[in-house]
This record gives sequence, C-alpha cells and structure tokens, in this order.
Amino acid sequence: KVRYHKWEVKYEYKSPDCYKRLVITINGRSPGPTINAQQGDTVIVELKNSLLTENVAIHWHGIRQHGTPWSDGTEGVTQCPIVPGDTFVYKFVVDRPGTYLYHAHYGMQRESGLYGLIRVSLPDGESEPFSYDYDRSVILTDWYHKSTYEQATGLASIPFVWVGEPQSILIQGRGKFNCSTPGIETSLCNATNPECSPFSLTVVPGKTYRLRIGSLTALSALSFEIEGHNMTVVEADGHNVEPFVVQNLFIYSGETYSVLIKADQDSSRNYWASAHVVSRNSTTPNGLGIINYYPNHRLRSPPTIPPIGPRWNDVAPRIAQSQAIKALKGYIHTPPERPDRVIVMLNTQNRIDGHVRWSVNNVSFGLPHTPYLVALKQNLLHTFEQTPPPEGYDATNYDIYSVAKNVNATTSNSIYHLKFNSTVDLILQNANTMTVNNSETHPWHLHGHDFWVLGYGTGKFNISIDSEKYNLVNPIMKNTVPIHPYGWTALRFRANNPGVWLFHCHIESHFFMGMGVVFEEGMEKVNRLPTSIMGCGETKRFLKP
Ligand SMILES: O=C1O[C@H]([C@@H](O)CO)C(O)=C1O
Repeated sequence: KVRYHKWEVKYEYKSPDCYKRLVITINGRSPGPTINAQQGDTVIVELKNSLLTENVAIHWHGIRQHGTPWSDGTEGVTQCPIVPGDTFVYKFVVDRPGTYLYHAHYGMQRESGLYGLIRVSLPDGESEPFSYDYDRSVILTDWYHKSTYEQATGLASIPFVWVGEPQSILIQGRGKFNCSTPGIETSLCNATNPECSPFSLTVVPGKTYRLRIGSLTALSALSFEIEGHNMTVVEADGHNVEPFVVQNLFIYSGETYSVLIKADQDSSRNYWASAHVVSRNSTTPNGLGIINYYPNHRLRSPPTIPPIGPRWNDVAPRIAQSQAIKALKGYIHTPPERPDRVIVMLNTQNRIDGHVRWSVNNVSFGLPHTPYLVALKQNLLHTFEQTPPPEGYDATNYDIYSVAKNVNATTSNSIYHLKFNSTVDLILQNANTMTVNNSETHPWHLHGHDFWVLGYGTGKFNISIDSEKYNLVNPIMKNTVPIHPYGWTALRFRANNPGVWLFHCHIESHFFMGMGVVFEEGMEKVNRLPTSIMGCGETKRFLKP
C-alpha cells in the first residue's frame, strides 16, 4: 500500500508552553501528523516549503532507506536543501514494524517544532509478542524561547555564546512556562492559553496501554515517569526487548521506546506524567502531563505533588538501564562474530581557531555545500577533503579525566569509506570537556542502519579486555545510543546499505558544533540519483538549463 501525505511547512505564532513565539508547523500542527503505515508500505510525503526565508529538509529517523539513500533527508549529505516555495517528494519503504520519528535535518531547525512520529504496524495476521488494549504515543522535547538563528549565531561566535538550558520540557508539544518569571513580557505569555493546557492521556481502568515514547530533545536527557505506575519496556528503536520493569524510563534524544502500562490504580483520581532533566544540572522545570482515569475530567489536577525524578548526576541507574536493554528471545539477530574494522572515536570538546567545537579524534565536522551523495556518484571529489579521518586516538597518552589542550584539533569534512558488506565496530569513547571534572552524555544516531549494542563501560576502553566482554548473545539493535560520562559504548554494524550516512550526536547544538562523522559504502551500487536532490553547490551542472 502507498501512504500518501501532502505537507505544508511554515512558521506560525504559537504558545506551546504559554509563551508566544514562532513555531514551525506541518499543516498547522506541531508535533506534525503521525505517519501510520504497515510493514512493507511505501510512504510518500510531498513537502512544500512555505517558510518564506528558510530552507528545509526532513529526516526519517530509524528508517533505513534501502535503495533510496536520496530520501534520507539529510541536508549536505543526501540532498540539497529544499528552498522556500519549492516542493520536494520523499518516497521510501517502511520495511520493519516499530516506532520511528521524523524531524528537520537542516541547521538547528528541528528544535523549532518540525518533528513527528512514524508508527509501523505488522503485516495482517501477524501479532506482537506482547499484548495491550490500546496503542498511544507521546514525543518528548525541550523548548527554547530564542530562535534557532540566535542560538546558532551564538554557538558560531567568538566569544562563544552557549544556548543554555531550555525554558520548558514539552510532552506531545505542550508545556507550561511560568508567566510570572521576572522580565517576561506579559503580552507574550498567557498561562490560560488553551494551546498550553497539559497533555492528557485518558485511560480506562483495568486496561493495558502500549505507550510509544520518543525523545527529540535539542539538549536534554530525560527521565520519564508516571506517578504510581510501573512501565514494562517492550520495544526500543523498532526492536523487541526482553521485557523489564522500570519506575522511570531514561530516554535520550533520538531514541524511541514502547512501554506497557496497566491502569490498575485508584480510578477516582488522575496521575502525573513527568519528564525530568538528568545528566545536566538543569534549571528547566519538569514537563508535566496528566494520566486521566476515565471518567474523571481530563484536565483535573492530580491531588499529589508531581514526582521530582532521580538526581541529575546519578549516573549508575542510567548505565544500569542501558545495560538492561536486550533483544527479545525469538527476535534475536546475532551479530557477526568479529569485526573487519574497528574505529575508535574519542569525543572531545575543543577550541579551534578561537571557536568552541566538538570533535571526534580531534577532527570537528562541517557539512560541505555539495551533498556527498551527489559528489561521490558524479566523482566531484574536489568538493570535500580527501584525507581520511583518523581510525582512533593516542589512547596510551590521553587522559580522559582531565581537560586536554588538543592543540592539533582541526575542522574537516572528510569521510570514512567502508568496504561494502564489511562488519564495522565503532567504539565511542567519552572524555572530559573543557570544564574541569565534567563529562557529558551524548546520544549518537546512525543513519541508514541499525547497530548492535555490544557493551557499555566506564573509563578508557581497552580492546583486549573489554571486547572479551561483549554481548554477542542477545544484543539489542538500535539506531541511537548514549555514551555516558567518562564512559564508552561499543557498537557493531554491517556496512550493507549503499549510500552515504551520517553518524552524529543527536544534541542539536553539538552536531552544529561539529560532533559527527560520515560513512560511505557501496556507492557503485547506488542507482541514478533523482535531480530533485540537486541544485546547490556543484550539483547545479547536472540540471538542465
Ligand atoms: O557544548 C557545550 O558548551 C557548554 C559548555 O561546555 C561551555 O559553555 C555545554 O554545557 C555544552 O554542552
């Protein structure tokens, strides 16, 4: 079946957290419409850019784009930006059931509200390995009052201006900023605006709900919980999980989970749903929603104080939850036993030519003006740097626990060429930032593939010791995974998808500051490129005059 969508993307004044600012909408909505499809369907999205003065591109997060690398929606990698007034058609097959996302992939545009959910159901006659009565979903985001332009300009400036902590956490596009905050223009903030009434999920007592939770925060790692209710985790990034029960779910930007919740508590009242920032000493108040027990009023406040959430700097429970996620028996894809290549990626914050940047092995990434997909297909190799990026860093002499000078750090747009069908291990190694005693959490997202998560550890990765402890029995496959402070995360994937694929920190400002790399594989197998992805940089020459 073909699932056809016609979208118009534009700016509108909205008040998602009661404070009025410009929001990017799809057909008038933010979050945008949910794409519902069945495994094997073709999704077509005809996207009109009505942003007036801003380009756009949309990435289908978690969709592998087998045979359609030009539909990945990554500006600078797989396509030219869609200019104002233009219409671009995305067309791709959703080949697996599960919960996925979509969002802008141009500049830092995602955090202006251009995002939504993709829900892929099983083919007729097949059923999930878990049961529930109703299927619901929420997307968690964080929300700034400043425009992405102001933020991007600050990040690129000397002196550096950091974006700071977000003003609000939104649950399904709804939050509540305190309008009596000193200095807030009262005409811009209206606490009774219905646009910022809280998200409310109505449940029927006794029923079980599958709640699909996606995070597309710009910065924040979150802990999500529902007062008085346990959650059983059953799906992660489109893969069935060996079920485990949590009171709070840690979720990083770019991840999706399905949890089962039974409405088995006192039904005379409502309950809080709360999203709380962890891993940063944040000033952002918890995002609150309501779990509404039918037939109470959907917006009736629960009689209790909302849960405060776990301590922001308590890393151990976050690592424990990462390690608890295993593939469900009967749904295990066993990874190849050995890699053909191991790339170790040291994550650092550096100063380069006076700018604060993020780097992998002392190389900070910047997008080229000619998308790699076109450049590689048409042999325009002068459009990006050809010296290959490093395979690792000097682990014996690098202290990940101290502020390093990293005097050799540079910017580059060179890429990794992977042998088609080879098995590649990626070891993400965290380190200290430029602040003493500080190491951050980074969610890394791979386009075009799922990877096996082989293990997490604290400290400096040691290949001979740590690789012996990899989980090769039932590792979960994911497309987004955190590295914890001062820790490492080991991933394995098959380079079996012809095209060019970004691998990057899903924190909007960190990718903007260079935290990413690009992989190429099997370019010779890529079919003729649609000219609709061209028009910028040196791709112009392939368009008829
Ligand atoms: O990239 C970042 O910059 C700031 C800080 O390190 C410097 O202001 C921060 O918290 C980041 O995550």
